[in-house]
Amino acid sequence: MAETERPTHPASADDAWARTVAHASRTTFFFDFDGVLSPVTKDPSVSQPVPEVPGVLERLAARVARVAIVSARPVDFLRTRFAALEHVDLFGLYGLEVLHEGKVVTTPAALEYEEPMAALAADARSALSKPVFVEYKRLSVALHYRECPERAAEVEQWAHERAERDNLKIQRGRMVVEVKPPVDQDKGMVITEAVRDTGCAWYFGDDMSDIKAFDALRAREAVDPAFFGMAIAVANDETGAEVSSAADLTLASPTAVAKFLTEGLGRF
Ligand SMILES: O=P(O)(O)OC[C@H]1O[C@H](O[C@H]2O[C@H](CO)[C@@H](O)[C@H](O)[C@H]2O)[C@H](O)[C@@H](O)[C@@H]1O
Repeated sequence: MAETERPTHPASADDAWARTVAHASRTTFFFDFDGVLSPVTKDPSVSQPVPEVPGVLERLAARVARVAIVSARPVDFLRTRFAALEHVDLFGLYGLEVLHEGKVVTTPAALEYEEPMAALAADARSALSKPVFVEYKRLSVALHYRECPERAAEVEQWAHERAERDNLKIQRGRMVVEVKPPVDQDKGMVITEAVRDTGCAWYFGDDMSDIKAFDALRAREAVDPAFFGMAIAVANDETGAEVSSAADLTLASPTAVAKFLTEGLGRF
């Protein structure tokens, strides 16, 4: 468990599940995608959820008020991975996109960045030779150095200079630096808004951007002691202890997440 003092918080996963089952109709489960539902791959375009995940999420959605994936990937990418899911909500690009009634709705303030981001991606491809991988995501660009970690400083420097020049934002992640629009939106803000009328929420994350989502659960608990938030980290050695130490519980891998949820479903 995290060392943060949380006197009202249950001490174990058993307690957390018991509380969740008791408040199922007011509970939301949130999941990050990469590293949480899907194992890390060298090529970001080939990552897939572990086979058990889609079924488990759909079964969970039948038991609780809401299940949602909150990712830095575009919604259109997530849809290709979860095409069969009917009851799982999708937030993409850190919440700049949300799937609503079958359509991708984009935060209006971000729309003007579509063209600048396409230009940025083209410039990055010219400036940063392979194996740096430039992932263009319509409203942001991720610069991956997983295949050449020794070039992290070069990639980071290019991203920071470009962000400064064009007044854009930077988000660091696992072997990646991302350039984003200067629009006030992150996973923490998604969770803050989404848990407003809930009694209980779980968030599963593995990366720096997920810590803001954990913080949103803590903040909600601070103003409403009846609210119960459970922050679950999925272990990796790339973020050091940063994500795990901010969580209530750490699971070993996306496969362990699927197993943990399957066991939890047996308690309803
Ligand atoms: O919020 P997420 O859904 O976790 O997205 C975070 C980033 O995930 C992807 O990159 C990460 O996963 C890749 C595939 O396993 C891996 O190759 C890469 O090193 C990781 O950083 C995605 O490609 C990025 O756009 C997301 O920002």
